[in-house]
Amino acid sequence: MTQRGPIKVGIMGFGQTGRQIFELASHSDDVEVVAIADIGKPEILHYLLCSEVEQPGRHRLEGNFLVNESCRARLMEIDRPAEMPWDIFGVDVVIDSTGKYRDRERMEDHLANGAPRVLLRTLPTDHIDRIIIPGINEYSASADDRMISAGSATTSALALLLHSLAGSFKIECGSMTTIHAFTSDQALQDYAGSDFRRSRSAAKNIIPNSHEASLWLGNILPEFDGKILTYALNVPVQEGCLLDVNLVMADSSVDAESVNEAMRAAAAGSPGIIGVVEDPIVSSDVIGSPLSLLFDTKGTIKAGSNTIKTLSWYENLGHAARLLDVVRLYSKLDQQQEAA
Ligand SMILES: NC(=O)c1ccc[n+]([C@@H]2O[C@H](COP(=O)([O-])OP(=O)(O)OC[C@H]3O[C@@H](n4cnc5c(N)ncnc54)[C@H](O)[C@@H]3O)[C@@H](O)[C@H]2O)c1
Repeated sequence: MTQRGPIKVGIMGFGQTGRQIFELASHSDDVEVVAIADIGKPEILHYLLCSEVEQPGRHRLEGNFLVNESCRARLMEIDRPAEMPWDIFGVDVVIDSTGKYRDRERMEDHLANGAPRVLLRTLPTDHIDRIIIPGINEYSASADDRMISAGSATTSALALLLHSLAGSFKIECGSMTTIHAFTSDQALQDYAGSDFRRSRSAAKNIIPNSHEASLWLGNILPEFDGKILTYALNVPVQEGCLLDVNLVMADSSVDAESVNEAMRAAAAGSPGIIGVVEDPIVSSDVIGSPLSLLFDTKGTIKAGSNTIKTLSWYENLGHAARLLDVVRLYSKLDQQQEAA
């Protein structure tokens, strides 16, 4: 097998997720970010990155390059995938973390411009080659996949919870509400947008919002297709989200402790992805967690004969880490294909 260097990653959208991916890659020896496309100016993107990392001095802006000891990434002020010349950077994969380009057509633009593969930071709006949630369906990935999504932080947390519990219990149906930190597409003050409630100030309101996870859950966990409703409440918290899930169990003998035990076993089987917390934590305690799901045993309660309510924590950093897990998964598949 030929010796390969680090996996070369391009990022479109250097926002919270893009910067977290860059920072994680900068501390790894197997992933190098070589090009970044964003509508922001290089000096502002560099400034934002330095404002939130532990060692800001590591990252230098040298002309249009963002440089540290492990990466030299070209920053390009570009706003459409069709304009970004990925081929000249020799990328292995492009992560689109703009949140703007989620359809096949835009993903095809990335591919046509030299990205061998494109990975969405969020759920797609069209059917694409694969949705991969680390800890659930890595086995389904194929080296032929070109357009991939790693779900979203909320979708991953929900799917991991359901997948873990379905190993021990039969679940009839359920509902999920994510109590979600506000996102950058919300306005700080009341500001007319395309949605009534989302036009209200993120800083002072609990804002009910739809959530798309239910639309794609059947793609990830076919046994839950059409069985789980999903909803969001965006709250005035900057980071840290809480997944509130109510499940109707087929067997009335399932109690809170057996659910907690099943989640402890799931955490032991998926270290780094699922965790369990027995302490009485609050949302700020989860900031900086690289897990995708932190199950809160104190939140499990039973109502009536068959309903179990659970609470789990997560935040965006865990999702950035999973995006890199998916990048590594496909790199391994490519190597296996080359070797065959
Ligand atoms: N962070 C979360 O908790 C969360 C949760 C759910 C959904 N999302 C969505 O996922 C997406 C990414 O998340 P994020 O938190 O990193 O968002 P973000 O707003 O911090 O980052 C988006 C980045 O993409 C850039 N961008 C926007 N349009 C672009 C374009 N046309 N071309 C190039 N760059 C462009 C922006 O300048 C910004 O740097 C957003 O749409 C967000 O709403 C985020």
